[in-house]
Amino acid sequence: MLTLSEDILTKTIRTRPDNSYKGTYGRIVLVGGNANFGGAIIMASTAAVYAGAGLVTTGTDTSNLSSLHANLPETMFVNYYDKVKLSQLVSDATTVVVGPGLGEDFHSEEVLATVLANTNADQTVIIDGSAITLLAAHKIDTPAGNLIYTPHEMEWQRLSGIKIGEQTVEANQVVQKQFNATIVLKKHHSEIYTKTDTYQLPIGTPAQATGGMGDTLAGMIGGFTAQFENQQNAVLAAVYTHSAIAEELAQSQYVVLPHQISQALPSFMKRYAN
Ligand SMILES: NC(=O)C1=CN([C@@H]2O[C@H](COP(=O)(O)OP(=O)(O)OC[C@H]3O[C@@H](n4cnc5c(N)ncnc54)[C@H](O)[C@@H]3O)[C@@H](O)[C@H]2O)[C@@H](O)CC1
Ligand SMILES: Nc1ncnc2c1ncn2[C@@H]1O[C@H](COP(=O)(O)OP(=O)(O)O)[C@@H](O)[C@H]1O
Ligand SMILES: [Mg+2]
Repeated sequence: MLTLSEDILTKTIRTRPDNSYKGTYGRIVLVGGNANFGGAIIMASTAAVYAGAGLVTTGTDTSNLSSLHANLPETMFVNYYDKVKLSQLVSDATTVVVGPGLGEDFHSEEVLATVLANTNADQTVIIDGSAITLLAAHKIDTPAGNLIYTPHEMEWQRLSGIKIGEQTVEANQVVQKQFNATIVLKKHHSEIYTKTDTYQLPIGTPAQATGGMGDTLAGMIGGFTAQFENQQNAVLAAVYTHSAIAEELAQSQYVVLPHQISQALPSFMKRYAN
């Protein structure tokens, strides 16, 4: 197993060309946030915007609209029950994030099926939170394309069938190959299973153990893959950045709040851009 290091940041984070515009940095759609878990998709969308994604749209329950825009006026909104609009948005996107706070009921399942049915092989699709739990429990076709699953250990148990105590690197690699996808297995010192290599994140702190921390990571992976060309490095750099910022904040804070990671992103990324 390789150890992920700070080098991945300078390898990935690029100085922006003068002659670029919002379209240069990806069109990302984030779908999730039912009436109970609106905060999850707001945190994911915030992370995508602050990571620098060019054009961001949030597909969520209409009850989340005013808090979404009060927190994040940069994002656009679609009612995720509007199948026609959601399908169009997803098929026009470069990058899709689905699952933060989506929930697990029949309506959540319908939204997930609509999203996955409209993705295509040219896109990067990040599958997080409830979307992973739903895929483990129901037969929903997964699309072609560059798929990135971001389970915590229990979500990985549900999806892979490997019990938490038995999630060895070897066992995880076997299932990763069957999925033909990237797996970001989140825990203390997360593991990233790409199509070619396995990495361990050597940093990270229990100050990150707070609800919404993974929703934020999903949005960051979306923001990084939307704008940086090498998709594998973009995932690795997002995972590293997430915990590197948390460690910096944890030097003077007992707990790090997910939205603080997002707020720190623009200045942190500027330090590594080249
Ligand atoms: N403010 C919000 O709206 C929030 C919404 N959330 C959403 O809530 C939905 C359910 O996600 P949850 O993860 O809370 O619930 P889950 O039921 O999917 O997972 C939690 C269960 O997994 C177990 N577990 C074992 N190892 C773990 C590990 N390494 N990390 C985390 N849990 C581990 C826990 O003990 C618990 O029983 C997701 O869609 C998520 O995005 C959460 O992110 C919390 C914040
Ligand atoms: N003790 C810890 N050390 C390092 N990282 C942690 C720790 N606890 C949680 N994290 C990180 O916080 C995130 C939690 O993700 P997740 O469980 O999906 O949260 P949520 O769904 O509430 O947003 C992961 O990136 C995980 O690696
Ligand atoms: Mg989560």
